[in-house]
Amino acid sequence: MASTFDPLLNPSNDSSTVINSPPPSNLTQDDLKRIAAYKAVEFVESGMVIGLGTGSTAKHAVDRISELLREGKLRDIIGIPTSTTTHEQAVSLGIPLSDLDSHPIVDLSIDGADEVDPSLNLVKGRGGSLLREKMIEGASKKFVVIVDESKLVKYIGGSRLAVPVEVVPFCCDFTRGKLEELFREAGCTAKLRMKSGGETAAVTDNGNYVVDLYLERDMGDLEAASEAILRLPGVVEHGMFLGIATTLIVAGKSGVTVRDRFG
Ligand SMILES: O=C(CO)[C@H](O)[C@H](O)COP(=O)(O)O
Repeated sequence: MASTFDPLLNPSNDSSTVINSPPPSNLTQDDLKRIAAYKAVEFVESGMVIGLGTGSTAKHAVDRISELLREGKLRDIIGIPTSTTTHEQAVSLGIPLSDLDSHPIVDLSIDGADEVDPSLNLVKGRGGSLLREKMIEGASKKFVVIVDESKLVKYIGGSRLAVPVEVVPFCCDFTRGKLEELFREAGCTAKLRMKSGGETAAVTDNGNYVVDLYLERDMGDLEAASEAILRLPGVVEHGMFLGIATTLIVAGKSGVTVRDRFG
């Protein structure tokens, strides 16, 4: 495992870092996710177009936005969901929705992440929604990432946990092999993601498959790795989000930090 850094104990020298008073110590991981999500929703203003993330952390943010709409504390919000799951959640909560075709510029996106490094580079997509997330969050003026402290790493992609890559179904084993070859020196094993039960490939919202890269060592220059992956025919997108997040909110047992990338 890549070692973790702890901005709660060792905040970066960003002037924007805010440390709130520590929450009670008996909080669960889900409580921490909710705390980070609620803090992020403080950035939402009436009239905004909001990218709605996917996963157990982002779900809390969507719940909170709908609560504030119901209470009349927010008005005229338009949500752009990053997955069919979030679309269904938002519809069930009565949040008005649209898409990037109608709103190519998103005011603010809020989403979780699987890994976050000190430069706010992310691994996303272990929940499988990386393509829509990258399209919507990449089109956002502000992208707030919300995590509990377990997601913080020194290097993304070196944790032996998956770096997901969305690939077309056509000859996916060929593409899987090419990806494994690309990162052979980093000790890469590339695996086609299967549905629970393990018989058939998991299918993304876009009708594609996911190849998970498991690396024994970090992949070195992330921009070079990103470009090499995207050059492979058969690859649609990967789950490394480099230079996209603008703000990070981390909830941990010792408090909450809010940090701007350009702080
Ligand atoms: O990228 C994602 C889905 O594609 C999620 O944001 C990521 O997997 C984090 O999920 P969770 O908040 O459930 O830990």
